[in-house]
Amino acid sequence: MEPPHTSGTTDGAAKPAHLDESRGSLRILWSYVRGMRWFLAAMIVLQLVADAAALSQPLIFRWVLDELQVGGSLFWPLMVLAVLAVMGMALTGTCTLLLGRSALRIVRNLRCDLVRRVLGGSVGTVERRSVGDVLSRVGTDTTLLGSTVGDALVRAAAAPVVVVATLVLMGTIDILMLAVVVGVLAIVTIGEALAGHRVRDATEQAQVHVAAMTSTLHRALIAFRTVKASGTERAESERGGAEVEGAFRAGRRALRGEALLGMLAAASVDVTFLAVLAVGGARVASGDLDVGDLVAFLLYVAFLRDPIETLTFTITDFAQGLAAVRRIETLRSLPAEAEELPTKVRTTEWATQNGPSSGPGTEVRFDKVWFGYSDYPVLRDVSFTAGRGLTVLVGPSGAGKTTLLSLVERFIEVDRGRVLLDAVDVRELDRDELRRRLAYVQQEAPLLGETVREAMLYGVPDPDSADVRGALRAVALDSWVKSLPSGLDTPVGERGVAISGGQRQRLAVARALLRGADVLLLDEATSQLDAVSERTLLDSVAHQALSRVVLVVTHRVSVAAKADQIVLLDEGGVRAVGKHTELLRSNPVYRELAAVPCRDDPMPGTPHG
Ligand SMILES: Nc1ncnc2c1ncn2[C@@H]1O[C@H](COP(=O)(O)OP(=O)(O)OP(=O)(O)O)[C@@H](O)[C@H]1O
Repeated sequence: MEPPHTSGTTDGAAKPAHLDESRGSLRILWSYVRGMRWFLAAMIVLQLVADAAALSQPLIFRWVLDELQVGGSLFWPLMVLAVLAVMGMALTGTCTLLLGRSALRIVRNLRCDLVRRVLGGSVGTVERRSVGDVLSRVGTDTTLLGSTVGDALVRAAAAPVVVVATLVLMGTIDILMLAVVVGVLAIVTIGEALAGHRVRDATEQAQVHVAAMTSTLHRALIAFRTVKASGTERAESERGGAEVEGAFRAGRRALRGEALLGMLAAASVDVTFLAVLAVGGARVASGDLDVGDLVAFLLYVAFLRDPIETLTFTITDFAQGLAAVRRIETLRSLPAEAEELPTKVRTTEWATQNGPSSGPGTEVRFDKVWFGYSDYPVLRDVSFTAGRGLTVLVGPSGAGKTTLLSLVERFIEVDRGRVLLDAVDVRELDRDELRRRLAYVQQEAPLLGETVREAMLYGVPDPDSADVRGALRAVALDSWVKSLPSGLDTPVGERGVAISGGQRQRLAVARALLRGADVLLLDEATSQLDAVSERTLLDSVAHQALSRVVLVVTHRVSVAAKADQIVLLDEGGVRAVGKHTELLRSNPVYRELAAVPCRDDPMPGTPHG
């Protein structure tokens, strides 16, 4: 199943919004099941055959009554009844199994598609979404959708046909009684339509509250220590609790509506039964109708209960399913990274103007770069070149350092100017190829993997064991790994060894080294180490990566002492480029940054040898 992208409604503006919304959702739902329409049609036919078998029962009862009245044999009527019962059972079981499997398949395909789309989105778009909300859409909403597209869909499609067929059969027995039935059903249907609308709204609201509760809890769990240390457990619980309460209230409203629907569904049959009995009884008494016909008619009335209840209660299933469709679709319509950030530049003018590069990994160049998030300008006319060796980016918080690294990775793209890797605009390069040439360690250095080895080799193709040992030595984790119960294969996380922030960052840097990339981008990747360890580690990285560009963002100016080049960013612009001692002498902002050391900075503001 590969449902095409559908983005809601395009109908006229004069219609009520919820109608347009429902139609849009139905269209999307149809796009999910279109691939299996023939299968669904076959299932509806099977369901109708099962219903027809049940529908024929009143006729057989009338046959039984006729036979009893004339003293005939009941063998054949009973045989036919038994065959119909077995057939109904087999058909129902088969439909449930096949439909359940197809619903599971739809949910599986949809989840795979959602995961692919979320992970295939751009950093800017995906990181803007709440993680908890995304998870609830991929998990809960797809499950809700699954319960709509299987059995419920087929039963709901078959039910109106069954109702109409039953009414037609009733009409063949007596038109007057049929008029009574239609009258009662029409009144009840209006009531059900009103109550159904209430159920739909409340059900959708409950889903929204559950998603918000998931988001709140997820955020609190990510910042669990901060929550504990700030003593805000109660506030967070209340925030989540407010959503739980909202879901509860909406659930209660939906339940009241459902109860009303249930009552109406039951009453519709019972009231019809009474009315038919009254009218039919009078007609039997006047000799216009025989008893067998009245009994058959009453059995049809009783038979109506099932399709009417099906139609009534699938309203709730559908309300949930359609609300889920809308929530799922907003994820499915996330633009792919390549759509959002297409290759815009098709020239190699820089290369032609400036001559060929002197080999891979020689330089990253920012050429008159301008960038802003929405309308908010962050980088203004930034130009500098990071050649082989260690370039350190320093500057006050919010100066745009992380933004610069994001531009190299093409998480975002320049508004004006260019970022060039070895004289080629990064927008010209194939994105996968570009990222293969880069190694990036983000600020939080999260670990992905079940064991130390997996975490360290995440995204590293074909690691060589000598290189692994070298990288471990470079980040000074070799003796730690030896001390672990199963060395590199020691599990990490919940059931394994606990890893400190510094060890996590060291592992992340080792991973970056092992990627064999031309350019290393470290975004405060060593901030959790003490200043001496941080400097030692960066020296070691720079040594390991002699022939590569190492671009490091740090707040600790003392770390920059040995850098080949320091770039000072302030308010989105390059304020100075030079070596540590030069900048200390010539730049007051740099001096100021150097004079406000981190707590454990050993030599604030002084050049290091
Ligand atoms: N995704 C985003 N959407 C909107 N604004 C953003 C986004 N990311 C960063 N910014 C803004 O851009 C500016 C530069 O952010 P950036 O993270 O590049 O600064 P920085 O120099 O790395 O800061 P720090 O040293 O504090 O990490 C900041 O004002 C920040 O609020």
